Amino acid sequence: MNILVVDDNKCIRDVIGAMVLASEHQPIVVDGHVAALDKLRRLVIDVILMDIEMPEVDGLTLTRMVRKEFSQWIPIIFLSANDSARYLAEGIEAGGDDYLTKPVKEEILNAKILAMARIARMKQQLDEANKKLEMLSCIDPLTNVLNRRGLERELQESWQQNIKQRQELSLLMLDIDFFKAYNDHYGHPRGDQCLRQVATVLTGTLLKGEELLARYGGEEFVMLLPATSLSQARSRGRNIIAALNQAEIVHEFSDIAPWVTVSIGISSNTLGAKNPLALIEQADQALYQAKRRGRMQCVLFQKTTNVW
Ligand SMILES: Nc1nc2c(ncn2[C@@H]2O[C@H](COP(=O)(O)OP(=O)(O)OP(=O)(O)O)[C@@H](O)[C@H]2O)c(=O)[nH]1
Repeated sequence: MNILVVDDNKCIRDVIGAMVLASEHQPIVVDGHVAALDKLRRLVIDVILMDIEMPEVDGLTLTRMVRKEFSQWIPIIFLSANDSARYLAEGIEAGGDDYLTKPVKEEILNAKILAMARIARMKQQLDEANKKLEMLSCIDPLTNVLNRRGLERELQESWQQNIKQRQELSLLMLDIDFFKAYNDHYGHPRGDQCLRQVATVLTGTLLKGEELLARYGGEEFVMLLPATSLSQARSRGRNIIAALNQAEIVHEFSDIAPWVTVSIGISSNTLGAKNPLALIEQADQALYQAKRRGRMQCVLFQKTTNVW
């Protein structure tokens, strides 16, 4: 493990450094806050051994600085010649985790380092598990693309970014045509299989890394196209219709084609939507029009789209 030793006294740095080395860890010794923060920014540090009384910035202040700057928890053990209860309490209050009085015994130091590292490892595992759970909660288990929750999160981010970069953000809402008839005739399991196949075809039409597909609900998908103009989005919509025609996912009970087709509503942040949800709402209105006009087609949102 990499153990950062922060102490203004060279003699103590050398002694503690030697103890850390003897315990088969890697000591990284520094004499104050500037060097300590620099090492923390550049290296992976597993435990910090922190002197309290230091000129310029003391150990308590430096601990607060570390806790503020670094989101990942690194155990901090204070080393001080002062063993007063008030000092210990202040140290813990500042964000430290343990306290050792100097002179330090090698066995005790080693045991404390191991105990802290064990807690840090457990916390890291917990953080990773949480991250995984968070990711899973944004994925649709049937099709493996983002679910509605994941879409809303990504859309919020894309929306902000595209405004900042003054780029057009287009959104396609796609709905499988006559899917009730598909389910009714082929059964729900084949309906599920069809949703997976459609998701695969749609994913295959994504071009750039920041583009994404989500299953918005039921047989509805949303495709988010950052840095894509409305006319580009329309041609992407047409490509999707062509890709599904090519995939020929048999649907004998559709009124418009012998295979599965989609209708598409398209909106963009240039059409007056004030927020991400309005962008979805506009695409939904355009989708409604695409259905009304006969399905298997793309319709762009127009302010008059919903007036008839
Ligand atoms: N197999 C399966 N079916 C689903 C799922 N979610 C929704 N559906 C079905 O999707 C169908 C949607 O039907 P409708 O909303 O009437 O739409 P439609 O028949 O596609 O008609 P149009 O959209 O007007 O072309 C319903 O039969 C739902 O049961 C799912 O997860 N799996």
